[in-house]
Amino acid sequence: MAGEAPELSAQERAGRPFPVSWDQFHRDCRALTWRLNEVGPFHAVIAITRGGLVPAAIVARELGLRVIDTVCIASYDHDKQGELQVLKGISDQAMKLGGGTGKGLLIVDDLVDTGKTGKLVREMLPDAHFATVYAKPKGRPLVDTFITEVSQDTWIFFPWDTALSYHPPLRDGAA
Ligand SMILES: O=P(O)(O)OC[C@H]1O[C@H](OP(=O)(O)OP(=O)(O)O)[C@H](O)[C@@H]1O
Ligand SMILES: O=c1[nH]c(=O)c2nc[nH]c2[nH]1
Ligand SMILES: [Mg+2]
Repeated sequence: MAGEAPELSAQERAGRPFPVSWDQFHRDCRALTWRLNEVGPFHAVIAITRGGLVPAAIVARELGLRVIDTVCIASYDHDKQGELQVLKGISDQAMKLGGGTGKGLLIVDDLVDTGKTGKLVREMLPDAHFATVYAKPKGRPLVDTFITEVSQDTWIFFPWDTALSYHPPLRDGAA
């Protein structure tokens, strides 16, 4: 409607950028694994795609786990959150490994923000252990293990979503 302010994306609302390099992400995933090693053993990893695929590979490698399943959920179109869509559920085989409730299964995602995605997967696997690399305060209560908490007004930029580019000097008005 004319005169109405344009809707801000989640990223615009967040405002504060938190860029993460591949090196930093790898280090944070390893740190997460140190913690998870105290909690396991786990039968299998359930990666929440797509962001959970990268940490799931690193965590599974470190924990010596070879069974990895996915739950495929779309929520953000780039940086706007819409209705959650479950595009693929957890396989029957993985469900069986978790005794139907997720006991002994490790759910992995890159982050929790509002917690909507995590809540949905927790409902599917109430007894699973839920780990993320990063957590914002709203989603944090849903997570069993995470490494770094960032404020709710932060937008995390992952290395697979970004590329190196020119940044103007501060004196030319760069933020
Ligand atoms: O706590 P929430 O507010 O639900 O947000 C967290 C979810 O959002 C992102 O996924 P996204 O839906 O962008 O899909 P992607 O993993 O395929 O990038 C991220 O990877 C988490 O899964
Ligand atoms: O790349 C991302 N960074 C974030 O901070 C975020 N929050 C939800 N979904 C997200 N995706
Ligand atoms: Mg995701």
